Amino acid sequence: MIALVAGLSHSLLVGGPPTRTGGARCASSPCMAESPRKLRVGLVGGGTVGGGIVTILEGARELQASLGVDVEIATICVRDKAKPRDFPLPAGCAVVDDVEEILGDGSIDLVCEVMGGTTLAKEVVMRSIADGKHVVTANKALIAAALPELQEKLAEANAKQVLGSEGKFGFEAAVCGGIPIIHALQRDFLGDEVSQLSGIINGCTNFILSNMAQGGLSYSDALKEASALGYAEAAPRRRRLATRHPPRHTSPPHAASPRLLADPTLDVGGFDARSKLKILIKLAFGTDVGERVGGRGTVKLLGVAKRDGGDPRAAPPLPSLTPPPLVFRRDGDRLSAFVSPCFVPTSNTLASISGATNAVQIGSANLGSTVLVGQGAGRLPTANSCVSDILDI
Ligand SMILES: NC(=O)C1=CN([C@@H]2O[C@H](COP(=O)(O)OP(=O)(O)OC[C@H]3O[C@@H](n4cnc5c(N)ncnc54)[C@H](OP(=O)(O)O)[C@@H]3O)[C@@H](O)[C@H]2O)C=CC1
Ligand SMILES: N[C@@H](CC=O)C(=O)O
Repeated sequence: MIALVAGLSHSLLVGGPPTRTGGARCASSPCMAESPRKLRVGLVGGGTVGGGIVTILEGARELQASLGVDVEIATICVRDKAKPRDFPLPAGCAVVDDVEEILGDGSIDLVCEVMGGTTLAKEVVMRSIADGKHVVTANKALIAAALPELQEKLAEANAKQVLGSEGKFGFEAAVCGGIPIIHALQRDFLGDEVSQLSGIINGCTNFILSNMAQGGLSYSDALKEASALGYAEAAPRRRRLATRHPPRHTSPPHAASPRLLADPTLDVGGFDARSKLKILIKLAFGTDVGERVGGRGTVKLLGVAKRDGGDPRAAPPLPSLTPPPLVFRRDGDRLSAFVSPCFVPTSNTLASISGATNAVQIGSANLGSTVLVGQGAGRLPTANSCVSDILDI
């Protein structure tokens, strides 16, 4: 079994951000308010994840009522208004192609950014926070690149209390799609000391590798299927879809340009997993690591797509007694982190994680080993995390 694995180990105490409150569906009185609180949402992005958010929210009217909230998706901003959508548009919802129609709309309470990229998306998130709007995003590239800046902007806006109440910022979907790993690190491990994180945190590459190993698919067929299922990241249209001779990037391709086809470079190159790992390191240890390859203070990176054509079957089989690849030596305060395909012995939990499923193993002082497993990519799992953040506002 081979899997794209991301791991790190560290011996410092967690210094994560403040906890968020609320969250679980509740049956207590605040949720049973007589008239539901209206939440007007501006959705920036109506693709794989955006469509899932609309689908889940529109199908959850009763749940919303039980929570005392009425979410109205007022506006959806997309790149191409004329493109047919593969989800039903909510009644009265405007579809626009200019983000100003959301950013400049003072009646919108919450902006949900699911367009991707780190330029326009950053502007959308920063401005929305500054204007006192709540913000939810699934954008790991942005969170990895700018979390401290975004949190600073949030603190600044909340200090001014633009709307008279605290703005909230949720990004649960940014790591491992549907698995609640962000909330777990923000809330549930606050009293613990995390010493190690490891696991499979990119659904696209795990889908490719397991379909090659178990389904007998070729690398390019598995990759095409992963793209068609919405697992692959968007990347510039000028890049080729297949990566038989993949690019030798030392930094991720600029992901803000429009795409016609999903280009999995961010996935198979390991960049997406590295962004997620960077976010997890920040939450677990309060430490910022760089995203350049090599050198101190960076995450070592080896993608699935290698110069051998990206076919992991080209590698020689390892003996069955190969130790788990995620054993780290502690070395004082040093943190070591890497993203790499690894052979995993069949006795290891990670060996049974196939398809777009992700798994994160958290090693900590009080709990020992905790494993979170679930769908790490795709429409509904990812949208579910966004919806949970929206309903948590
Ligand atoms: N897919 C997944 O499994 C997961 C995705 N994510 C993250 O979620 C985000 C969205 O991903 P996903 O839904 O897959 O991406 P898609 O490419 O499917 O959707 C992107 C959407 O954004 C719109 N868009 C793109 N550029 C612009 C622009 N300049 N102005 C207005 N609208 C624009 C597109 O419009 P149009 O439809 O007209 O082209 C499209 O509706 C990304 O940050 C991704 O990393 C996170 C976890 C899992
Ligand atoms: N491309 C990503 C999508 C979710 O984060 C993945 O495959 O994991």
